[in-house]
Amino acid sequence: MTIENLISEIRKKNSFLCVGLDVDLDKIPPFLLMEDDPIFSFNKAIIDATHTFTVAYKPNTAFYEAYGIKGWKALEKTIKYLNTAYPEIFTIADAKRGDIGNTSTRYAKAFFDDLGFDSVTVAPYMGRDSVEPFLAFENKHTILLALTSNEGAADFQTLKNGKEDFYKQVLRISKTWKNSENLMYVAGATKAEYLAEIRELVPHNFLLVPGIGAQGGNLKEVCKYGLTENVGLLINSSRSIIYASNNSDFAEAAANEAAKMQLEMKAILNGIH
Ligand SMILES: O=c1ccn([C@@H]2O[C@H](COP(=O)(O)O)[C@@H](O)[C@H]2O)c(=O)[nH]1
Repeated sequence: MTIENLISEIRKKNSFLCVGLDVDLDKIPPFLLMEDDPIFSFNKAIIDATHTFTVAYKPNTAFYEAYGIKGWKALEKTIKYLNTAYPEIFTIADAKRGDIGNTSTRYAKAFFDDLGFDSVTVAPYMGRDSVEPFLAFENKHTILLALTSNEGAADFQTLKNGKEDFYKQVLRISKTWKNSENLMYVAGATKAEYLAEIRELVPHNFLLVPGIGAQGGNLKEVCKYGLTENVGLLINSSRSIIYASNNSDFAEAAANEAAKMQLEMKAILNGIH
């Protein structure tokens, strides 16, 4: 998907919400466990109920890999379903990959060509040659971890390397890489105050912002510093939407949570806040 298509979908829906599909069989409604493929059944119901309020879905691959081959098949069915039923929706494989060049190329092929995701999250630690193989794919997007939402972000990312924080060097240096126009960045909602400085370094790139909902981030704060004239934000929320209920009304409850967030986003986009 092109960035222009993503922006047009955001404008059409007045939403920049990304629903995280982090499926945990201990948290889904127990009656779904009788199904042939409970993970896919859960995802399909959540997607069908929430797609009008959201512009992106983000399965975190850990939640599928944890169930072995069955989990990977459910991930494959989920992305095929999204690409067939809702091709206008942006898809993110939250896989946090990155390795020596020839290995990164295989990761990129797996997520972009084989599975058909629009984007994949990538760790920057191994540097340019570990990321450029992902960037080489046309109309595919590499979402580089910059400033993550967890406490451990302080262990390396906000440490000064010379005069500059490490995460700022990730932003600045990655902009010089080949096909860097295909870069987006992860910036945690729990560190909204850093977004102003992030925006100075990457004024035009989309930011994937996890940490609203279960991790306590604040949507208005994030928007205050992170919004651009092309919106430039994808706000992810996983547990607070998909586990809003674990009864027979789970999909409706998820839709209600997504609708609430979309209304807030619409108000922000229309300048009411
Ligand atoms: O900095 C980061 C990077 C990734 N994540 C992932 O996003 C979701 C958040 O889930 P919630 O249930 O909304 O907390 C999850 O898949 C994380 O692994 C992140 O939280 N922070």
